[in-house]
Amino acid sequence: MKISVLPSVDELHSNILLHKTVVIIDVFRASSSIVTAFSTGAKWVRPAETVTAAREFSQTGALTGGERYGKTLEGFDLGNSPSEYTSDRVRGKGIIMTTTNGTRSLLKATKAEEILIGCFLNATACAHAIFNLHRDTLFLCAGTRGQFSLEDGIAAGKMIHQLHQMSPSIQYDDLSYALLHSWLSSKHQLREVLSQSQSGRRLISRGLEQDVLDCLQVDRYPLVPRWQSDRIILPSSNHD
Ligand SMILES: O=C(O)[C@H](CS(=O)(=O)O)OP(=O)(O)O
Repeated sequence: MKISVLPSVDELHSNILLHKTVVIIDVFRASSSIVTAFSTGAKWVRPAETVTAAREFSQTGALTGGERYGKTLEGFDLGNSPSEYTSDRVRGKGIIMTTTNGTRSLLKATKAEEILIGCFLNATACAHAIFNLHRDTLFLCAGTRGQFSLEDGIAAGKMIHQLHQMSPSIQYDDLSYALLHSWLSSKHQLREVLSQSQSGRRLISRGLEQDVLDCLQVDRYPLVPRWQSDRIILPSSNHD
């Protein structure tokens, strides 16, 4: 198995996706909100590229969630904070979601063999799912507005470290190796390190420090949402 990392979605060319498992990592905040939504019982999440498309899709009765450049969207049911995706709001419901970086990454990755949603909240479960798929794997760090985001890279580094422990013969590119070591050197002070990342600072300056803390809880949920047809679902193997 070969592991590689793409530092931001803008560097993605669809030919590198073929036959691979792709893990979409957008720690702040789309991946974390999606994983949280499934932990509280959402039925599916369908990504929409634009706000207009999200409004159109939602006419089927689904909830709408997301943001643009960190701001909530008029008329949407939910924003992009994990804490909004509570059981009383999302249980049993479908959600149409559009965000600045995360859902765009997802929609650009659909040629991959398998697409998983990963973040700190489900990192160990995600590493096991990757391992069990036995395919070359690309960690697609969504980044922020075309730039690499440290929190996405360190979450990838945690999963890469676990994969390395599961099978030392797995091959890595240099960025994977660098991120593995970033994880090892920051894992005991994740909050301090990642509240200083560009996106961490931006969220905190907008009064969203709780989102930063919520997104940095490691292994809170043992579940791995996956892409199927045109939406993200929770495969039955994740249910009790
Ligand atoms: O809502 C977020 O955290 C970001 C918005 S941005 O980075 O401020 O543009 O969106 P996401 O798609 O979750 O990275």
